[in-house]
Amino acid sequence: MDILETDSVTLSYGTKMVISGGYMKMISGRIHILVGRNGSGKSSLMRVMFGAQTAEFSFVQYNGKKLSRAAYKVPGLVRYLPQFPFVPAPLKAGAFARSYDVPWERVTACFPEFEGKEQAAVKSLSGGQIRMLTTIVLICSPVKFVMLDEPFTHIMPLHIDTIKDLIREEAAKGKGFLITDHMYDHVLDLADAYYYMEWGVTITMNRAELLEKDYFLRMRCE
Ligand SMILES: Nc1ncnc2c1ncn2[C@@H]1O[C@H](COP(=O)(O)OP(=O)(O)OP(=O)(O)O)[C@@H](O)[C@H]1O
Repeated sequence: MDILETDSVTLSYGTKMVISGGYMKMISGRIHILVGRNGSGKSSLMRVMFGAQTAEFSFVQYNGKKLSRAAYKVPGLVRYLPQFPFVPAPLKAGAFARSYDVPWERVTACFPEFEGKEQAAVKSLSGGQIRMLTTIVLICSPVKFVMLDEPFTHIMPLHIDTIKDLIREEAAKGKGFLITDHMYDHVLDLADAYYYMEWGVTITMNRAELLEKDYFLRMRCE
């Protein structure tokens, strides 16, 4: 079993303290969900854990050993799907997949709509296609852990099922996932482990406690 965790995260933007007790533990083969109101600090916590955001204080451990560099710089450790598009527009779709060590055949097997688009520049794809491409590639990338920031928002319902099946398939092979999304039905459907973020603090909960805590989550399940 592999474990990637961060603890004691303190993060401010200017004078605004956003995280004051940030904690997250990801375990291989499990799907962890992180939920909470808009602006509660979920994306910020992911970015700190990934190493893309510097915090006043944080430490990240892999299998009990403190990382001496950003997690994303450790080969084969972790990927992070941000909410915003990040693929350079002139890059070809196939080249983008290969840059994450994902063969194009794997992409088309997951999503046949991409057949024949290996040489297409990313900028020629629609916004929805670019989001599908990046999400599929990051999920399939051969790393230990994958963090997904709103993978279901702005995705067609039919394609959401494709993404969920892929996450389950990769988790069954041993990959650990951390997912945040406001499409609560889908994250709850996938979850093995539950985290709630409020007032800059991460709280570990079981499913019943989470539903009790959050009215909007409860509404989706009743
Ligand atoms: N680069 C930044 N500079 C200044 N403030 C920021 C920055 N990034 C985030 N914030 C603020 O920090 C707070 C937490 O933002 P964050 O995006 O981490 O929350 P979130 O829980 O992921 O929100 P959402 O669910 O809406 O995605 C918000 O008030 C946001 O406006």
